[in-house]
Amino acid sequence: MTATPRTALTIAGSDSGGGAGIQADLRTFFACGVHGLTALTAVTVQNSVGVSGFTEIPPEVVTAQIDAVANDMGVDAAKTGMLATAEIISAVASAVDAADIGRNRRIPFVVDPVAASMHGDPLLRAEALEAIRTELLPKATLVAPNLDEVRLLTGIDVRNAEDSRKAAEALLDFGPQWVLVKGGHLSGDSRCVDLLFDGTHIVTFDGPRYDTPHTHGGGDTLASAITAHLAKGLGVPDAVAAGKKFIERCVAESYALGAGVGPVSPFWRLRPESVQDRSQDR
Ligand SMILES: Nc1ncnc2c1ncn2[C@@H]1O[C@H](COP(=O)(O)OP(=O)(O)OP(=O)(O)O)[C@@H](O)[C@H]1O
Ligand SMILES: Cc1ncc(COP(=O)(O)O)c(N)n1
Repeated sequence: MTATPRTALTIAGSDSGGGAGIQADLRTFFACGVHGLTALTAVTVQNSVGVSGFTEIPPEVVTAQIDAVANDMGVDAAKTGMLATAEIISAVASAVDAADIGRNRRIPFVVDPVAASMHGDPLLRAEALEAIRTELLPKATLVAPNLDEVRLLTGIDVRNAEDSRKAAEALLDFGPQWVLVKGGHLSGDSRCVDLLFDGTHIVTFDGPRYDTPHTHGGGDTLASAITAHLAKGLGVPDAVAAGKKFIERCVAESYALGAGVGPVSPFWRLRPESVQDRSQDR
């Protein structure tokens, strides 16, 4: 028997294409050396060109999954991804309270307020946005929206660093401890700058922008890497720094798969020779 690793729980939807959602979270947890636990919220029918539909899991089954792993295995950090409906969001809000997960509680809680896929297909029912604002954000140790989610949640259209700061302030009003405004969608910028703010401390994470169309699962991978590092005991700024380093490398080594957008890749954490290059099969 070897030492038991720390655990990280993802509460998210399945991506049949394997690049985003619960699949991205699990492979990131594995690459970061933590044991992944899952509470599935929805099953999407998805590939590299889009999401053609989804079925949500009954809220009481989402609750039961969280209770089952929290009561038996223990959770060292948790994150949310696709939550699909207001009913699931309410169930998650109650279940994380019961498991002592969340801001001002024992276990750190990262909220990735997923609203749509990168192809623009909805992953959250429109009426559920208010439940994210009022039921989930007050419980978040960290909320990590992209610029489209910032616009949906606050109405602020971020075009530069000053706007990011204003958006972070507006999001803090909903009650999370920290906000990470992700700059991946700031087109025209040669850098990818993410801004972290808790109302007092501002930290900017400034990295290169890689010229690739294949960034599917980037937001999930970043949030999972941050969650894994929180599970290992890092504080929020250090966990975000580690997550940013991790996602940069995953974007740099993303690959084409299917006719559309390929996934970011944590394969670099494995020995390169252990990953077979599929193009050599043909
Ligand atoms: N082309 C890129 N090169 C380097 N880093 C990137 C690139 N695109 C995004 N990132 C980084 O990836 C992370 C995710 O950012 P992004 O704003 O794209 O979130 P997202 O929209 O939730 O992700 P996605 O929709 O791709 O899953 C951020 O740390 C961002 O800076
Ligand atoms: C199940 C699920 N969860 C999250 C995303 C967002 O990822 P992306 O913005 O890269 O499409 C997704 N496409 N599918």
